Amino acid sequence: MQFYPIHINIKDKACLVVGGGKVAQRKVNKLLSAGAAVTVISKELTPALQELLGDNRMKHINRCYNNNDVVGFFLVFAATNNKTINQQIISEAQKNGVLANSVDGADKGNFIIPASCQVGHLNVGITTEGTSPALSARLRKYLMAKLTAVSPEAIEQIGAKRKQYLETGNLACQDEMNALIDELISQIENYNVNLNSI
Ligand SMILES: C[C@@]1(CC(=O)O)C2=NC(=C\c3[nH]c(c(CCC(=O)O)c3CC(=O)O)Cc3[nH]c(c(CC(=O)O)c3CCC(=O)O)/C=C3\N/C(=C\2)[C@@H](CCC(=O)O)[C@]3(C)CC(=O)O)/[C@H]1CCC(=O)O
Ligand SMILES: NC(=O)c1ccc[n+]([C@@H]2O[C@H](COP(=O)([O-])OP(=O)(O)OC[C@H]3O[C@@H](n4cnc5c(N)ncnc54)[C@H](O)[C@@H]3O)[C@@H](O)[C@H]2O)c1
Repeated sequence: MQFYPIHINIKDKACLVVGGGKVAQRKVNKLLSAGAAVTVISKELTPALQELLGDNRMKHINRCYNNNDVVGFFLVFAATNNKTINQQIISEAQKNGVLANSVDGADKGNFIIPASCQVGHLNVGITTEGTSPALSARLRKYLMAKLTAVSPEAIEQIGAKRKQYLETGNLACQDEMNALIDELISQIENYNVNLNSI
């Protein structure tokens, strides 16, 4: 299967996570950091999810999944430890035109979550299209370590030069931008990562 990579704006979008375990918690954290309005359906919540609830960071429906709970959501995550329920969530989402992810494998839902690492506005997503999530996670740790060579300000600076170039059409600005990109790449290349630390 081939997947189309996108980085999607989910600010204030209603997103549903069904399940309250370790994997659901990972999905919720990423959704909240992208500004989504998150609802969790589960009788149980991990301590970290309970803490988010206490801080009013998400909505909690304290019961098992009910038929057609997916309706009205922008994105849905089937993240229970019950494969039959996860499958039901995916097929109801599909019937209702809602995009859904299943923690049970890349072939089950419409989209998968990449491992991701971020420095400022540089956001790198890694997927193995479901073949080896462990490889994605290790590569993410490796890239994150490599990217400690880069500062958010350096990314901002490159963006500012691009803006200057687009606004003025001044080719010197484009050259300066490319020089900053070269410098950033060589910093990453020269930064040694101890493989035992990842
Ligand atoms: C990248 C990351 C993003 C995230 O979830 O945020 C992610 N899995 C992560 C971690 C992780 N996953 C697993 C372990 C424990 C064991 C191990 O180490 O192998 C760990 C490590 C841990 O939990 O610590 C096992 C596992 N994962 C899936 C299955 C079901 C199956 O495939 O059958 C099973 C077997 C279940 C079992 O048998 O227990 C399925 C999926 N996992 C995906 C993403 C999607 C494909 C990504 C890709 O294409 O590479 C996909 C298809 C669906 C999805 O979830 O979208 C995140 C890295 C976080 C980071 O960056 O550190
Ligand atoms: N995609 C991934 O990255 C990944 C990684 C590891 C494991 N997994 C798979 O994900 C599944 C979940 O893992 P976990 O560690 O979070 O499990 P877990 O046992 O910690 O949590 C499961 C959660 O699902 C909830 N739940 C069960 N039935 C429900 C229902 N009918 N309605 C609502 N909530 C319900 C439980 O209350 C619990 O909160 C596992 O079965 C595992 O195979 C996926």
